[in-house]
Amino acid sequence: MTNSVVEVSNVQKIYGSKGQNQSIALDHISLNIEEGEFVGIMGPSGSGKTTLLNVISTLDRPTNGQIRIANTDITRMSEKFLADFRAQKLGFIFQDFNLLENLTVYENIALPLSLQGVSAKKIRESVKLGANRLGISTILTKYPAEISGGQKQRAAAARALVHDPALILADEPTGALDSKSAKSLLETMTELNEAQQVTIMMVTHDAFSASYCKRILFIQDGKLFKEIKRTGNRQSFFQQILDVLADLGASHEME
Ligand SMILES: Nc1ncnc2c1ncn2[C@@H]1O[C@H](COP(=O)(O)OP(=O)(O)OP(=O)(O)O)[C@@H](O)[C@H]1O
Repeated sequence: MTNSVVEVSNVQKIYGSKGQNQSIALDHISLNIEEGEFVGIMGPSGSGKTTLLNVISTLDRPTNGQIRIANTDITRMSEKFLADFRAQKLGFIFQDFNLLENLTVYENIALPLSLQGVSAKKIRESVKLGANRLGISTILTKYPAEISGGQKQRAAAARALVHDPALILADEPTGALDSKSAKSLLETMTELNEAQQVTIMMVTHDAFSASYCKRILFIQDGKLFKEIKRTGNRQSFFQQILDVLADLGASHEME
């Protein structure tokens, strides 16, 4: 049996007030992500990717429609409930790492658990486990300024995972990395997904990064344009992604 982690039903997001400069960022979009999936979100600039990520991550509210995350309808919850929900159920990996500079790598990874009042013993165990998973056990006492970009992103990934969230949301996680560190992070994300069934939704512009996903949703003008699933190897999926991006580009040029 499969379990939906994300259920987006007929969601609309309109920016601006009625009649004036209204912009429809999401146009009655529906999608599902099942437990254990690694899903990519792609689309041209302005197609609604960030808006979709923001409404799923509860940082913004849809204008209409319903969103369920981990079997909870988040659409009409209070801010207080959503803050707790985010802290417990979601893990975030951003392009710019978002590590706190005056905390060590250990303290950064521990943060989601410290905020939830988890015991020091449990925190130690979880941070150790997370650091091992991400291969950064030897840099736990260092500060972000003392480590490389790739190591920062691994620390951010360990922090995103430490509280065992239902869903990891990644926004251009490889955007600030050199190609070797990017590849290494993507391989680690794949391993977390395959070996530990971590559910991941990743927004990216980059076809190479997207080729690590198992399924990709392409968005255009706030609607689903196309969905593709990886059936063969990563190289052929990469080619398939480039083909859809070319179609998307062509349909834009016709406007
Ligand atoms: N705060 C806002 N106020 C008004 N319009 C907005 C706001 N945020 C986004 N939009 C508009 O909504 C649409 C979707 O924007 P969004 O940022 O979600 O696209 P995107 O696919 O993430 O783009 P990019 O790849 O450039 O980051 C765009 O037309 C954008 O101009």
